[in-house]
Amino acid sequence: MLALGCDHGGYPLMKEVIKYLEDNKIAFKNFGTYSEASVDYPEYAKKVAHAVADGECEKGILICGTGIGISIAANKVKGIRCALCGDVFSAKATREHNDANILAMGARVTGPGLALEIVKAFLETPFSNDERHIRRIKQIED
Ligand SMILES: O=C(CO)[C@H](O)[C@H](O)[C@H](O)COP(=O)(O)O
Repeated sequence: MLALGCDHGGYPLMKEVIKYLEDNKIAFKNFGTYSEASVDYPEYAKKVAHAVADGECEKGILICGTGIGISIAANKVKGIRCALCGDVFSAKATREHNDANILAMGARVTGPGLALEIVKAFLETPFSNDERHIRRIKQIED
């Protein structure tokens, strides 16, 4: 199960992501927001980060205007490795190297075509399980 969250700035892109997930029969739980009315992104980062950290959801996707504020907020939650990605290479690398459990994107930065390629790479790339990456992730946790 995938946890979704966005603010008003991320909402237009989140609609595209939801359509992609539905078309590909990928299960998700949407924590909002549900319109372009102005809201505060930390609230949605917190909901999604806790859903992932507590094991309710396996991974998450967070979207705000730039992806910056919402990723900063998500990374305050213990156990969360939220990666802001604006390209496919980074999305793949953060799964392989960092075992990132939340993808953040910026709807005012990344267009929908590229964003959906980033989502696909993030969801389909497994963690490498390489010893050096496990060691570094452990160092982050410590
Ligand atoms: O946190 C952000 C900046 O890193 C996000 O882009 C927000 O979506 C943005 O700050 C919202 O801005 P607005 O002027 O309130 O629409």
